[in-house]
Amino acid sequence: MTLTTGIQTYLNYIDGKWVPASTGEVEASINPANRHDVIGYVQISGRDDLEKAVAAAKNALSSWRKRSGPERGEFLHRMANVLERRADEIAETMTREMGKTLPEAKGETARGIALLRYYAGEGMRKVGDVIPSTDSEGLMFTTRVPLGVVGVITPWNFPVAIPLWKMAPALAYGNTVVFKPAEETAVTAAKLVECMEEAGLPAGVVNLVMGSGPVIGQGIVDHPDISGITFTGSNEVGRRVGQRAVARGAKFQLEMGGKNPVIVLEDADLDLAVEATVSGGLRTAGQKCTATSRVFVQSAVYDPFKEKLLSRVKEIQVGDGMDPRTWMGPLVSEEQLHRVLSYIRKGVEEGATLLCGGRRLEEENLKDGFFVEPTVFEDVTPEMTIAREEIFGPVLALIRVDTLEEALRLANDVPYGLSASIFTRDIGNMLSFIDEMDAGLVRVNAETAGVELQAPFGGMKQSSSHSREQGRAAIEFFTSIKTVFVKG
Ligand SMILES: NC(=O)C1=CN([C@@H]2O[C@H](COP(=O)(O)OP(=O)(O)OC[C@H]3O[C@@H](n4cnc5c(N)ncnc54)[C@H](O)[C@@H]3O)[C@@H](O)[C@H]2O)C=CC1
Ligand SMILES: O=C(O)CCC(=O)C(=O)O
Repeated sequence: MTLTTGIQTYLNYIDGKWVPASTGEVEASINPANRHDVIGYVQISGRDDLEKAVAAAKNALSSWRKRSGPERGEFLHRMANVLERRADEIAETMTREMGKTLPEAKGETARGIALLRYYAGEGMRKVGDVIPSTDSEGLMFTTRVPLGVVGVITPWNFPVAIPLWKMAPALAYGNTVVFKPAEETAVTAAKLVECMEEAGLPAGVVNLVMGSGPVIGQGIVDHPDISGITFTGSNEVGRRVGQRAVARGAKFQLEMGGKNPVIVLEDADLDLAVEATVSGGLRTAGQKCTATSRVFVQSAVYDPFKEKLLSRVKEIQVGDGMDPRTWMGPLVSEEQLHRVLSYIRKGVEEGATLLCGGRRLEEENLKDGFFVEPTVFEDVTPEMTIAREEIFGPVLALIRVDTLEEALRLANDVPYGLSASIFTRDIGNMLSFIDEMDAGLVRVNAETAGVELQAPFGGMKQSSSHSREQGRAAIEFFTSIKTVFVKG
């Protein structure tokens, strides 16, 4: 492609060096708020580049895993300090590259710093237990060892937090990493890796390979020297990653989609429920796996809830995420824009009533971006496509219910089970919801999105591979248990 001068080209980071892809090919990473704004050129790598990255990670493994936990933690502390120093610059890059608003990007960067500090501390926590042996002279205990080289495949919607909640524990527990970020956010990924380099991470411990899913992602999944693959993204790709990993006996962890419900009961604080539905469903333009998508409202409060919701949604200011007046930015790409618009069309065709939004925004200042109006449907029935499939856009479906039982039955009637919320003041209703809702994350009087890094995160049913990320749960994926018996 023709390169515009003055725009930086970002390279792969392999074995401690910034190197161009062996293919000689690059692509432009563009601003979804204005397609003419090129954030940087990024590498389209080939299998040769991946081979080099895996070899570097394999080579770095023995010395990295031999370091003590506190020593590895010290590197993570230093990375956190560098990221903190560069936080504004990296948040701005994130906003320009994937569209979320600057306050959201700053919040995510702060989350990244906290993740690094949390896992830095992990280096000092216990890794095993002493278990009584039947042999009175024997000592039996468990310890944990790293998996080896770990492949980290990430999406574009949380370009700092997701890579860090995978890489920080991978490193803390002694693994080395080959990191393949989403093509859409490769510049943000390169800046994250720059922070690791600046923090003095030894060569080969983290290797960045930019490129396509079918070439680099698939190459990671199939590589015999990669012992574990951690993936976040679509169900379609995730399922394939899991099947290929099983076929060669590699460990894998998948975090995929959601179709997350909110249940609003007649005793709910309606203002709180509206605010949480808007925030959970429409922030980051609905591009979160935890985003609210279906809203079940008890008949007695359906009309007042709907009116309050619509008046709040109509106030939303859509625009460039760098503009301080903007509440909701664009969708990440033209492909994602068309995908979301086609779901909206399907909703109308299948008989749902469009209450507001539904159009691409093409005013003078928005026409070069991928903006869609925040959209609310009603008369949505459980078999409609918009009630079943993950849209990954700013689209809410209102569904009227008579009872909590009906709401729970419908809320559970999808293949996903990531997060879910209820709004009620009744403890009995709360407890029924906590018990009966099939979701990895159940939240009472709080929005469906916004996970906390110190707690386990993951879904039920087709939302995940039934594993959990973050918090102490991460140790289960990134290490193997060894049971040791010693007799003098
Ligand atoms: N659960 C979540 O957090 C996310 C869900 N999605 C869902 O996926 C839809 C499509 O978004 P995409 O970015 O296309 O998701 P995707 O699943 O294609 O991409 C996620 C990551 O997987 C990589 N990848 C793609 N094909 C691969 C393969 N064959 N082997 C290994 N890695 C591969 C991609 O390059 C990217 O790094 C969205 O509309 C949304 O519904 C997307 C991003 C995040
Ligand atoms: O809601 C959050 O904070 C995290 C969402 C997430 O993990 C995702 O969208 O992939």
